[in-house]
Amino acid sequence: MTNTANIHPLSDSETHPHNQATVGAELKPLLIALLQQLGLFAQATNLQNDANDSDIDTAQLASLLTKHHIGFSVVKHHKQAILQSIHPFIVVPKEAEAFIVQRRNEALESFDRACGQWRAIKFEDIPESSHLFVIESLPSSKQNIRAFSAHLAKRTKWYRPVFWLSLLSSITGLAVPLFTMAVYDKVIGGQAPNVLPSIALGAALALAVLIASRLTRANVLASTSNRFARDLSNLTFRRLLSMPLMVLSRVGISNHMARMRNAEKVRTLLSGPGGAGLVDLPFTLIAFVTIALLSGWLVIVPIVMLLLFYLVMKAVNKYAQSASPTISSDYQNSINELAKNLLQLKSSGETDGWNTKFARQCKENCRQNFLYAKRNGLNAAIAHAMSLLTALVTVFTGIFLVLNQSISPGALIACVMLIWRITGPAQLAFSSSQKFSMMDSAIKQFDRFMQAGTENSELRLDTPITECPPAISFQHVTLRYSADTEPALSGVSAEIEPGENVAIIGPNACGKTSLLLAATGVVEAQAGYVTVNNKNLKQYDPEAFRQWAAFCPAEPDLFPGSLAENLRIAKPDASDDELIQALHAAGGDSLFNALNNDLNINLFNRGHTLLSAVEGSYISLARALLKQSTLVILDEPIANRNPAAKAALLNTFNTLKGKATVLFTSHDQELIQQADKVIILDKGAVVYAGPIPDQSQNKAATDSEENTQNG
Ligand SMILES: Nc1ncnc2c1ncn2[C@@H]1O[C@H](COP(=O)(O)OP(=O)(O)OP(=O)(O)O)[C@@H](O)[C@H]1O
Repeated sequence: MTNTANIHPLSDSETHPHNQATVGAELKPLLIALLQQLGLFAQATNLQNDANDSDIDTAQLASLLTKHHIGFSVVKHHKQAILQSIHPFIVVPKEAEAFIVQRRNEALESFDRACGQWRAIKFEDIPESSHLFVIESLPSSKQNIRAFSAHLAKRTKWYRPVFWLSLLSSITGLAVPLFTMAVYDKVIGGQAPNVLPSIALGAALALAVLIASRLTRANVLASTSNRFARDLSNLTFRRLLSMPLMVLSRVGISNHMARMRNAEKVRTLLSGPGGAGLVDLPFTLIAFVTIALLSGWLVIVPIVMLLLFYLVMKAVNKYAQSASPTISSDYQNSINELAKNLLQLKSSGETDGWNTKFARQCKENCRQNFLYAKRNGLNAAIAHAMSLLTALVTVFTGIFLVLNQSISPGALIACVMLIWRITGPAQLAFSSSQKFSMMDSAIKQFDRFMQAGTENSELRLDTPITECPPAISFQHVTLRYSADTEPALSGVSAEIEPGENVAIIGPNACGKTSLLLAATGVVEAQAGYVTVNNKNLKQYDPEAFRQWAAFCPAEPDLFPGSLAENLRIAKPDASDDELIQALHAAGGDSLFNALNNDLNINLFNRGHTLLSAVEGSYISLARALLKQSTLVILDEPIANRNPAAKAALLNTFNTLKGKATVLFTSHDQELIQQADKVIILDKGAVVYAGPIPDQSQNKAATDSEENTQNG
């Protein structure tokens, strides 16, 4: 990945108070050594010759990597991140000197700059408190660096046994043709039946080795491809979660998921009988060499035939591919739409139109699939015919050599048998061309995916002080969701003191939710910035920041599982009492009663939630309150609630006063009235920010809201 992300310079003393002297003293030579180890010698020399003698801090290290178009992530010490690293990386411990580490299969090595050598280290030698500068991609001038191939290259250990087993099985696979030749030439032709037992014994032994090596290879291939697919899935999933929300929503999470599933398709390439056949393809060379040894120039015949085979199959494949079905995505979309709009459709009584549309698509789907199957059948038949033809032409040519007594009849029979060992994998390779193009697009997608920026690409090492309620400041925040729409926030500035309870109000679509999201850092302003405790939000480690901040979205998100599991998403180690207490504080007593006061009750039945949106919102709010955070951000926390639930929430707000900084959006007058401060937004801009305005001003805001809602 090429990192073009903004780097926000942090002094080391800011990130790790103890680091300035220790880490800072070593980072420049360390970076030079890293660049050399990455093969970027020109960059290393440039840095070495840099007139500026002073050393660099972690922020400068990040900007130098960015300057040299080196993709990297700063992550906390994490076993998975280390095990999946493909390049050497820098470890920055909290209270010791930084050093370079590289992974070699499952083992780790640290670079000793004094003697310029790698030395084995243990996983435990990397201090838990370290941050890692994981190098993800090198400048594009290093053409060999493609995320997929780089990961594949790191797994050579897995493929080595496949190579040796394939070689063994290819050599022992010669046993039957050679046995047949020996029987023809020595036993029948040479009238020497006494040699038969020893030839048969040799052939039987070779066959036993062949079977054993094939079986072992099938197992190794299956587990290798599974492990590789698992690796790719883990990588893409972690990547997906670390991407900025706006990037995810622009491309659509389902698209990303589809890419992830696509990357996993690599499994299908290597596993199964098809995979084994493809692996055998390079080893057909052994069969060619044997034919050449047995029959001399006769080997030219299968070579020419194979070229012809290739040309014919290429044309036939193209013809088959031109019929690949195009309707399936429309067909799938129709089914998805139907599932989404079923209620609307049934209530309008308009099912006939859909029936007709669906029947039409079904028919077209069948037609296209039939045509495709027909052409694929033709493809297979021609491939088979070409294999037969290759064998026949070899036999015919070989007969002349036998008649000339240039080769023995046994050698000719062995050659024909060996030809089947060549045409079999070739046939498979041609019939797998679709698989290859699918794999090619999966690999390209994976590479593109791994090049996308993540939140962690920036230098975000600070962890928030979670014990005290924070001060929050919005500084000229302007946020657009896309280039062609009006900004959701334009130049918003507001100050929030520690422990204040702040209501963000205004008409629908004025930017209230966007302001809350900007405060959690899940959406990033294109201009301006948000500070929390006087530090730019972008300086904080996003994971640590969001683990601290309690956020409740306007639309509840429930996950398949029990009530307790849904609540513990916010705090995995929460006790049952804490869960019940949080539900109570969120005003969810009546819901809990309706659920038989059972925390283990499953909220889903066959994948569908059993709760309404309002009921779900109690759980969502309880989840946020469970964190007992000093920063609470709630989007419309009491929309459509019953009076008892509202009273409970008002009570909770009262208890949070001074203990937590609370930001919430609401249209509810009673809740707004209890706030210390209001921020009134209109069309993304602040029209008022301060203590609750007098009744007339307040009424104006409410009127403007009502007008918008009615309008
Ligand atoms: N993910 C998004 N993609 C594109 N536009 C968005 C997105 N989210 C919000 N918007 C747009 O940004 C503007 C502000 O939306 P926002 O949800 O912040 O307003 P709001 O005041 O919270 O509205 P409401 O009171 O209806 O919840 C709206 O015009 C909305 O259409």
